Amino acid sequence: MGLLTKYEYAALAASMDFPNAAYIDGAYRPAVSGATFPTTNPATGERFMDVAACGAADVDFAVEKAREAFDDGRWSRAHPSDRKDVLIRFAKLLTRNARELAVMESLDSGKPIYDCETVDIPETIHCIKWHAEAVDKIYDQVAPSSDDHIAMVVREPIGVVGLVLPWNFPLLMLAWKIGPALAAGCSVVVKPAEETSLTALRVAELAREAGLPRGVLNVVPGSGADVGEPIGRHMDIDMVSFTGSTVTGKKFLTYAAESNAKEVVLEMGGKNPAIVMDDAENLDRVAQHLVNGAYWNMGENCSATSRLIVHHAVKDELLQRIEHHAQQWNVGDPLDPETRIGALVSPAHFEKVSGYLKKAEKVVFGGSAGGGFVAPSLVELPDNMHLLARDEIFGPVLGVIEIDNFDQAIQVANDTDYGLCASLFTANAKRAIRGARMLRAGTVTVNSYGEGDISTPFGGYKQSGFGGRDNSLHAHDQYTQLKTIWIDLSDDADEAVS
Ligand SMILES: NC(=O)C1=CN([C@@H]2O[C@H](COP(=O)(O)OP(=O)(O)OC[C@H]3O[C@@H](n4cnc5c(N)ncnc54)[C@H](O)[C@@H]3O)[C@@H](O)[C@H]2O)C=CC1
Ligand code: BAL
Repeated sequence: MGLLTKYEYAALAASMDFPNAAYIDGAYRPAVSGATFPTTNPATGERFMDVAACGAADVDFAVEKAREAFDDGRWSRAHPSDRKDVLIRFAKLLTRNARELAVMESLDSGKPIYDCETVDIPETIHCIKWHAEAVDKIYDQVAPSSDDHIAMVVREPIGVVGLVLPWNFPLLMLAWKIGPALAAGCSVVVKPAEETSLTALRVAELAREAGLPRGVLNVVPGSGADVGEPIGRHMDIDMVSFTGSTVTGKKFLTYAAESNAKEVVLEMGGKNPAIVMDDAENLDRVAQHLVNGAYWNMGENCSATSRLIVHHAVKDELLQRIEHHAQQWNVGDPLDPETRIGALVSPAHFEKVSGYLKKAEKVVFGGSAGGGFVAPSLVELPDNMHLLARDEIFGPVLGVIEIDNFDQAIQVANDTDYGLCASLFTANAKRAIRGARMLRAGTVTVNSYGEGDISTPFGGYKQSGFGGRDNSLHAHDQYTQLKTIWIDLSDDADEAVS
C-alpha cells in the first residue's frame, strides 16, 4: 500500500471517528465516574478528543470481567489452534484497518506518519501473527523418571494480566504484550499511557470483531495514579507487565509486595552506548546507523543510542558524517510523509528534552525547533559523569564522549545504571566478540544498530529490566506458569486403584 500525500492524510484525519470510552467486557463504556480527560495533537496543540478518565472502580469492573472470562475457559481453555485462528483473523483485521490506525497513532503521539505506516503498524500486525502462529507448536515436557512414574511439566496461562503501557510505541508495545499474553490464553486489562489511548481502544474493538470472546481484552484509559496503581495493587491480577520509566517501573515491585505478590515484568529505561573504534570500517555507514539509532522516533525510544563513545582518531570525521546524515531528516508536520522527525509527545516532554539541551556546554548541531519539535541534536560531553551522559533524555539528543582505547570504551559503556542495548563498531573480530561479551546489555549489535526483531528476546540488564523478556518464545514465559504433574504408575498403584 503506497503512502498518501500530506493533504490526503489531513483529509483522512479530519474525517475519522475516534474511540473515547473504556473497552470492557466487549463494549465501550464511559468511566464509572463519568469523568474525561482531554487528548491533544502534540504537533498542533489542538484538543481533538475527550477520553474516559477511569479509576479504581473501572479497574475493578474490568478485572471482574477478565476473571470471569479466564475462569470459565472461553479463551484460556480453548484449543491452541482455535486461539491461533482468532488471532490470525485479528491480524487480518488490523491489516484491513492499517491506514486508519497509522493516522490515529500519528495524530495522538506526534510520530511521523511514515514511521507509523512502515514500522509501527506493520510490526504490530507481524507481532500478533507471529505469536498466533507459534502457539499451537509449543509442546509440554515429560521429565526423566523411572517406569513407576510419569512426571509432566505443563505450561498454563498465568491468569488475569495487567499491561501498563508507554506512549512512545502505543500500538507496538500493546502488541508486544497482548501477542504472547492472548496466545498463551490469559485475559488482560490494558492501561494505555494517558498521552496515547486511542489506538489501544480501537484495537480492542477489532479483536472482538475477530472473534476474541468478551472480557478477554479490556482497555482502561486514565492516569498512572488512577488506573496504573490500582492495577499494580489489585488482589485479583496475577501478573503485571510494564514498559516505561525506571522510576515508575520500580513502583510496581512495591505494589506487588504490598498486595498479592503478583508476578512483575518490567521493561524500563536505557542510556545506550555505541562504541566506534579507530578500526571501524566505512564511517559513512557507521554514521547512518548512529543517526538511525539516535534520532529515529525522535529518540523517544528506550533502545535509542544516546551515548556515542568514539575513538579520538575517527571522531572529527564521524561527527561530520553524522551531521550530514542528520540534516536529511526533515523536522515537521507528522502527517507529511516526507517528515522523519515529528513532534515530541507532549509539551511537558518537550520542556524536559529542551531543558537537557540547555544544560549542554557544547551543542555541535541541532537544538529545540520550538512548538513541541526538537531537531536531531549532537552534544559533546566532557566525560561520562555529565548529567546528559547519565540521565535518559528520551529525545533526539546524542551525547559524544571521546576515548583512547578499547578497554576504556567498554568501561565507559558499562558505567551506567542501565543495560538495555549497546552497539560496537570495529573491524577487529576478536574485539567484536570480546566486546559483545563484556557489554552489560540485553541486546548488543556489532557493526549495526538495532533492537532485534520479533524472533529475538528484548529486555534489559541492571535497571533496564526485571523479570522477563518481550518478543520471541521467551515472551510466553511471562504469561505462563509451569505446573508439575507426577503420576504413580507402579504395580502397587494399580492394585490400590482396582
Ligand atoms: N522504557 C520506555 O520505553 C519508556 C521510558 N519512558 C521514560 O519515562 C520518562 C517519563 O515518561 P512517563 O510517561 O511519565 O513514564 P511512566 O513510566 O511514568 O509511564 C508509563 C506508564 O506508567 C503509568 N504510570 C505512571 N505513573 C504511575 C504510577 N505511579 N503507578 C502506576 N502506573 C503509573 C503511566 O500512566 C503510563 O501508562 C520519559 O521521559 C522517558 O525517559 C517513558 C515511556 C517509555
Ligand atoms: N524500543 C521499543 C521498546 C520501547 O521503547 O519501549
